[in-house]
Amino acid sequence: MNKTVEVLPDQPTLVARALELILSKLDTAIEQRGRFTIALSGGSTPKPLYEAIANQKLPWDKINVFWGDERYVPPDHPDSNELMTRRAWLDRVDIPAANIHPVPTLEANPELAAAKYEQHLKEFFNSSGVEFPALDLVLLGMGDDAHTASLFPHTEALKVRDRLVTVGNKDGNPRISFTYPFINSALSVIFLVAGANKRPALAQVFAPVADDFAYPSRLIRPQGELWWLLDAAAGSELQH
Ligand SMILES: O=C1O[C@H](COP(=O)(O)O)[C@@H](O)[C@H](O)[C@H]1O
Repeated sequence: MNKTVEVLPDQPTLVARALELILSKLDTAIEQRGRFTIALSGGSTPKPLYEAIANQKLPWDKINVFWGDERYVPPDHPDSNELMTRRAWLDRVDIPAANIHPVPTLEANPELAAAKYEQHLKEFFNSSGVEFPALDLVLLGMGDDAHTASLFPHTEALKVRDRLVTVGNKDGNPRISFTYPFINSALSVIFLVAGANKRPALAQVFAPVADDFAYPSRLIRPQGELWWLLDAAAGSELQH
């Protein structure tokens, strides 16, 4: 794992740096493999980044978009990560519908939805099932409890190591989430973290010793590159 931590002065600079990195990963992936696969995060932090991506002229037909986690709500629900992304980015560009891979959330139950998304990922990546497929880039956020994707502290989802996708648990509400081993198979992972409320969690995530189950973002140790992009409010006092 190759880890880089950058503390940027403010949120616009954070977004500009994330955009720069994503465009560079995109260029390399398309040059080397003819396509770019990215998994997105939800929450509030990435919205301006998605708006900035929408303003780029990109080879949209070579870009495939997945979600690292999703709330178990219909796709037109205000809490849907897919809805936020469509409004900020995907509805504003000429990306083929077949290149958008939303998490199914209208299944009979969340377990079925997780299994269906996993099957879709395996088929897309033509994966034998022995090795986990590698996305070019997984974009992650981190909550002030150190959760990432929908991998919440002290939940069963943190024990799942043999699946690509599982069911997360946010205060009793199901969510669909990539597992941490699947995230870790990515070529690059970028965390985007902003705001002073994230400071205590970040201190634990970066501590040399702490409980991974209490601070799930610690479990993210990808085979490829790991980038932590922090704004000053979140990261200025961080020891790294
Ligand atoms: O619940 C979620 O929160 C995290 C962090 O979100 P933020 O609002 O603090 O940026 C996000 O990474 C995750 O995708 C989302 O479902």
